[in-house]
Amino acid sequence: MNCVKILSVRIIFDPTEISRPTAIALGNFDGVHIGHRRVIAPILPTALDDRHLTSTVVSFAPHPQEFFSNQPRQLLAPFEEKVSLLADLGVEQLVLLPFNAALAKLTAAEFIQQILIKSMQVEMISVGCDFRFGKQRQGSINDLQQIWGDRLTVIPEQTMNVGTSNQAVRISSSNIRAALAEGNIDLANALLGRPYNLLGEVVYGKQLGRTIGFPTANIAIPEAKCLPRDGVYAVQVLINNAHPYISGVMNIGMRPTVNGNLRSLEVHLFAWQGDIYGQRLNVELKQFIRPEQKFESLDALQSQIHQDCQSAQRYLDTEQLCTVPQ
Ligand SMILES: Cc1cc2nc3c(=O)[nH]c(=O)nc-3n(C[C@H](O)[C@H](O)[C@H](O)COP(=O)(O)O)c2cc1C
Ligand SMILES: Nc1ncnc2c1ncn2[C@@H]1O[C@H](COP(=O)(O)OP(=O)(O)O)[C@@H](O)[C@H]1O
Repeated sequence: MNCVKILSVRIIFDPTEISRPTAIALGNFDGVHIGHRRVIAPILPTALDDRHLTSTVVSFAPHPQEFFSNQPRQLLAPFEEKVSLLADLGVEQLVLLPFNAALAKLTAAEFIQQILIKSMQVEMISVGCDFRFGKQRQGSINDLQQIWGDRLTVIPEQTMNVGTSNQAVRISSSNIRAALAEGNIDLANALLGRPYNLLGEVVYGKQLGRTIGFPTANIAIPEAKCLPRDGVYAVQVLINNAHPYISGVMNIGMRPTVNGNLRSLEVHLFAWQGDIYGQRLNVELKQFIRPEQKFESLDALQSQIHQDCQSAQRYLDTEQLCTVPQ
């Protein structure tokens, strides 16, 4: 059988395995941000009157941009994370249409007939208002409207008012990537509707951290994961997804002080001791504290890390005070 099951989402690579008829949301949904969740909401089991429809997200793999440019894309949620986010929403099936030369050549009418009607028996569709499909992106919402009529939901462009100027910002994966690249974690988290997180296993580092009083868990994360700006962050961490959260401070960068030559991502946990090599950490980003620097000595680095811990702790304490229910 050419399908696997992670959590409760069936992941389909072979269109003959699709559970149908379907209610589908079409798109790549990188990061499953607030805008994506609005597109997916109308096809979730809780929103469907017709219980015979399988709640399905349809994406292309590889992403069409990746296929045409032959360049790997940096992702807000690499595959495993995306599946888990979709499962949390209640999506029952993820169909990954193999994007290749043959699929790229399908006209909009052929895509509708062969993929949506024949392969997937689509009864209901939800898309964002800028959705295009078929050869040279010629297919538009109108083509879908003609067939599905009021069984098509089109979600208008979603924006959010942010910052002191209350400026409207488009909720989009590219704006989240740009915010991360600037270290603007407030904006990235607001657009995502949850804290941006880095998930990975704890691996061995140079074992220097313990000698300066700040052991740091070095985390290996998927190559495709979109990283925020290099520097120091206040974070909240789960070990193997077990609560409660542990506060900490993270450095991401090249570690010029110790002549590092590979980008590393490491977390020092406050008021915590133990061996977590090989465990899985979920690191939620809360605030950018400062850029990475080259220090003259390990002593200078150590005293700066001490200050970083204080800044991070202050930020996390204030945030907690602000989120305690009244
Ligand atoms: C809060 C924090 C801030 C850091 N800032 C810097 C920095 O500005 N420059 C730098 O070269 N390394 C920085 N580091 C990385 C240290 O060089 C690194 O933790 C130390 O070399 C131990 O590495 P190890 O885990 O491989 O033993 C920082 C680490 C932490 C935890
Ligand atoms: N408070 C802490 N924060 C992070 N890691 C800790 C802490 N206390 C103990 N450790 C353990 O120490 C290791 C980090 O020590 P360190 O000397 O920096 O070694 P490495 O260079 O291998 O990361 C972590 O992987 C973890 O197993």
